[in-house]
Amino acid sequence: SIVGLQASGKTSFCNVIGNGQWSEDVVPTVAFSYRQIRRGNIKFKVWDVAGQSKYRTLWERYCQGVNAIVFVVDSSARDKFEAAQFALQSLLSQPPLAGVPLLVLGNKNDLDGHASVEELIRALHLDKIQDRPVSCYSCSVKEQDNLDIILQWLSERAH
Ligand SMILES: Nc1nc2c(ncn2[C@@H]2O[C@H](COP(=O)(O)OP(=O)(O)OP(=O)(O)O)[C@@H](O)[C@H]2O)c(=O)[nH]1
Ligand SMILES: [Mg+2]
Repeated sequence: SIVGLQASGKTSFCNVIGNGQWSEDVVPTVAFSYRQIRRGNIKFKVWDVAGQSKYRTLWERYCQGVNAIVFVVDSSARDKFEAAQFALQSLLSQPPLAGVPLLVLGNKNDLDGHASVEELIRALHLDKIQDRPVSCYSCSVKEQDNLDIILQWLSERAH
């Protein structure tokens, strides 16, 4: 399941890993969209959930029973880190999601002044998470930077 604040790049990520297609004009997701993405011999079943606050209650529902929660952050938008941290914290505090592995993507690293992985770990309090495996990568969906290692991480959790 892929969650994160609005406009962090969740749908773009699904588009690019799904069919390699980058587009500047993606419309904000309404509620969620379900996709099956095939990469080599691995089939990912992906819930791309909307980030706008009116849809936040859906995050918990679509994160239940998944192999991994992917939380996407716009690493160039420092003014939104606090809101992202709060939203992530509330999501992870839901008992049904205990133990589900978390992958945090600091997206948009093609933009000037984006936050490093170290800064994201601090801003999102990732070092305080003890009850599940956590990884954090910097990436650019636009430039397809670091997507291979992310897909590798995801395929290791697929079964
Ligand atoms: N520069 C840059 N822009 C990006 C990148 N990824 C996504 N964007 C842009 O960010 C905007 C939002 O992208 P979406 O994929 O719609 O974001 P979302 O997280 O799905 O948004 P919601 O569906 O509303 O939750 C779009 O204008 C994208 O073109 C990136 O890696 N770099
Ligand atoms: Mg979207």
